Order: sequence, then structure tokens, then C-alpha cells
Amino acid sequence: MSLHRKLQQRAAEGRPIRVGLIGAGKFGSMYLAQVPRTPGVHLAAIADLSPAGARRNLERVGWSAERLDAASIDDALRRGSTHVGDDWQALVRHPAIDVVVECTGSPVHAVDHCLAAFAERKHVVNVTVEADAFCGPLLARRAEEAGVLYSLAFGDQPALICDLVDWARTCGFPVVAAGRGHKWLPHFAQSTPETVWGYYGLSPAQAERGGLNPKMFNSFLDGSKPSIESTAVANATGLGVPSDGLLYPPASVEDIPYVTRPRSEGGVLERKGMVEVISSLETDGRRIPYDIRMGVWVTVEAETDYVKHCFEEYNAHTDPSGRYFTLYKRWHLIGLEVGQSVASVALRGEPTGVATQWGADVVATAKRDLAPGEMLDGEGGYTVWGKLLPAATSVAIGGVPLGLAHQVKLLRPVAQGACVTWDDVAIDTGTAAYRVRREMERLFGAGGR
Ligand SMILES: NC(=O)C1=CN([C@@H]2O[C@H](COP(=O)(O)OP(=O)(O)OC[C@H]3O[C@@H](n4cnc5c(N)ncnc54)[C@H](O)[C@@H]3O)[C@@H](O)[C@H]2O)C=CC1
Ligand SMILES: N[C@@H](CC=O)C(=O)O
Repeated sequence: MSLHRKLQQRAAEGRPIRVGLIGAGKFGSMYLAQVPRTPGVHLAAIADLSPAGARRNLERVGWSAERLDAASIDDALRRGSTHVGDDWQALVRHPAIDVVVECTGSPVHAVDHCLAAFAERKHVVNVTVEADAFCGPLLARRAEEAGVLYSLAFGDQPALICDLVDWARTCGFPVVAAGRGHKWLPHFAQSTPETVWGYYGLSPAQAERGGLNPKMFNSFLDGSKPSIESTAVANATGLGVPSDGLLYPPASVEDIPYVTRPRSEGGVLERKGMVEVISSLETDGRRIPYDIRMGVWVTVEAETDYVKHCFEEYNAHTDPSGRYFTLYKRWHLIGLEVGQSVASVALRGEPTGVATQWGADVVATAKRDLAPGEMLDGEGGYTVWGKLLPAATSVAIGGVPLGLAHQVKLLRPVAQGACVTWDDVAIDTGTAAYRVRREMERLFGAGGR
């Protein structure tokens, strides 16, 4: 049965999926915009550090005041409305909540939220892929031990890419490469929240209208988020990662099957079976006309002449050899699509992408020469960006994962472009996030399952 029919059934039975949302910023708002239009879902509780900000966002997306005036979660459950507050622990503890959507974008806190939700036997849709990137494999294991599901969030690119990879493998195609697009030039790695809107292509007024967080968007632009997302995909699918960071080959949609071939056959890949990100800009900054900036793709190979001939007979666009074919979605719709994950975990018992192994990592890398005493400020800030590396390389150099490079003091100078290592920093070892990461290093080893 389709997910939509299952949702309709739950609505007809008066048994909606009960959802709690932690973090009602831009991504959360996009989900909230769709909740009233989705049958069989009751968003009973929202917890945000700023309930006033969450209320402003709810107004922005068109929720009426009555819909969000519940005095407590119990009151919301009785009246079919929503409680907005700041107590995430009450949200994850409430026995009626089936699914927690973690949407804070704060990786260290997201780990607390996920672990607490598992302990309360709640499924988690983790939008905060920044946390998944440094400890997703262990979070997935913890969820399994608790008998619940942990899932990447549909609408963001990683889950959409996992879906394409699953399509390919289920059809019997080997995956040559999979990934997403990005507007990329190498100097974006040094971008800060001051420079983000110009590079990104939005005016400050547009950013203000949408309630967009400049540091968050700078983490998208500066290459951190593409690395984070590629890590999540690699750890979920077992695809390999480039040995020294993403390559960002420029390509139009039509050219993806040309560039995502192994180097030995004229493409850019070190080998078959890799994640990669396609740039929507030529290296001189010219915009590529039919780009994949906001989309996702998978390149597959015809292993036999028969399959290759099928591509030709049915006009499938391939590389010149006729063997490499790319399927793509040109757009992703962020939080507007996350209801897919909520319905999938609650009604099908299936995550929309989940880490199965530890093969990739994102290491904090200096945006400029950094001096002892400086504080690292995490994704999208002024000090570090995230570089995609094989997990084995990250472990060998003692790399600090980007998700833990928040409010961390530097003990030694780090030159621009160099990876930050554990020996370079004084880190708070008391957080659950730090402990989980170190435990994952012990349990999984790099490349382990
Ligand atoms: N905005 C976008 O276009 C996209 C966002 N995402 C992901 O969505 C997640 C959230 O990003 P945005 O919504 O853009 O960020 P945002 O900054 O707009 O919203 C985050 C919200 O979470 C709240 N929050 C932060 N820490 C919290 C905590 N410890 N407890 C409770 N609430 C807390 C903040 O008050 C804010 O309302 C990130 O993981 C990001 O990577 C993914 C794809 C696109
Ligand atoms: N995941 C995206 C953010 C918006 O969709 C990105 O990294 O650009």
C-alpha cells in the first residue's frame, strides 16, 4: 500500500502518527508548512531554544494562533493542536509521541536528543546530518539496540541520493557514482557569514524574508555541507570517497555521465563506486546553463551489451561509450519533503537512508591561518570548513570531526588549508557527542561495520 493510503487509513481510524519537532527554524518551518496538508499526522509538540522564534515561524508558514496555543503536550493531544515550548526532554519523554524530528542543526545537542529519544523508544528522523556525519553509524546501532528506527531526512539530499542508489541496485545496476550538485568555486571554502549571500546568490532582504540563518547557509556554501552529506551517503550506501576531498567537477546535467566515469575512461573518479559533487559553475565562474545545483543523481553502468543496447533503443542519454547512464532529480525540496521519512519510519518500519558502516568522515580544516587561543566556531563560521576524507585517513591523522569543532580552543597554530587534529585542541570531553564519537572510533575502527 502506498504511504499516502496508509496515512489516509490512519486519519480515518483517528490514529494519526504523533510527531514531536525539536528545532523550528528554516528546515523545520518548511515541514510545518506541509503538516496541515498531510493526512494522518498530528504534530503535537515543538521544542525550540526560542519558542518565540518558533511561533514567528509558525505564523510565517500560515498556522493560525489557535492551532498552536495548547498549554501542554497533553492539552495538544486532547485538542488536536500543538504545544510550543522549550523543553525537549518533556517532548521525547511523552509516551504519546511516536516520531521525533531532530531539526536543530546543532550537532552536539542533536546527539543528546537522538540518544534520549532512543532511550524513550521513539523513532528519530535526524535532519541534523552534521551529527550523522561524525557518529551516524553508532547512532544507528544505538537505535537498533533500542528497537527503534533512526533515519536520514527525505528532502535533504542525502536521503534522496540513498533512494537513487537503492533504485539502481534494486534494478541490478552497479553504482558507478552518486551525489548531488553544488554552486562551487574553491575560494568559497574561505567564505564567512559576512560574504555568504553574495556568493550564494540571494539578497540580504530575501534571506531576512525567509528567516535564513547566515551561518547555516555559509556551511552549505563553503563546502562543509557537501562533505557532510557525502559522508552520510557513503556511510549509508558503502560507496567510497575521494582520497583528498571532493573534486567538484563542473558539468551540465547532460555531462554527468561523462565526468562521473573512472579517470582511466576519461572521467574524474579514482575508481568506480564513489560519492562526488558536481559543480554548477565552470572553474572560471561561468554558470553552466542546465545545471544540477539543487539536485541529486546516480550514475550506473550497463554491464552487458544487451543492457547497453537497451539504453540506445530507448533513447537514454549516456556517455559516448553508451555504457554509463545517469538518473537524476533536478530539485530537492528540503523540509517540504520530510513527511516521507516520518511516514516511512512510522508506517513502513523503514528508514529513508541510515548509516550501515563507517567509511567516511568530515575533518575540520582551517579557513585561514589560526592562532593558539582562538576558538573554533563549527560549521559555516569564521574559522573552519569541513573536508571529506576516508574514515581511515581521518583516524590516521587524528582529525577533529567538524561536528565537534564548536567552541573548542586551539592550543597550536594551524595553517590555512590544514586539518585540525586532536592534539591541536582542548576539547570538552564531557559531552555525550564526544564520548559517542570516541566510542565509535573504538567499536567500528575506520571502514568497519
Ligand atoms: N535551511 C535549509 O535550507 C536546510 C537545512 N538543512 C538542515 O536542517 C537543519 C536545521 O537547519 P535550519 O533550519 O536551516 O537552521 P536554523 O538555524 O534556521 O534553525 C534551527 C532551529 O533550531 C533551534 N535550536 C538550535 N539549537 C537548539 C537546541 N539545542 N534545542 C532546541 N532548539 C534548538 C534554533 O532556535 C532554530 O529555531 C540543519 O541540520 C541543516 O543542515 C538541510 C537542508 C536545507
Ligand atoms: N543541503 C543543501 C542546503 C539546501 O538545500 C546544501 O547543502 O546546499
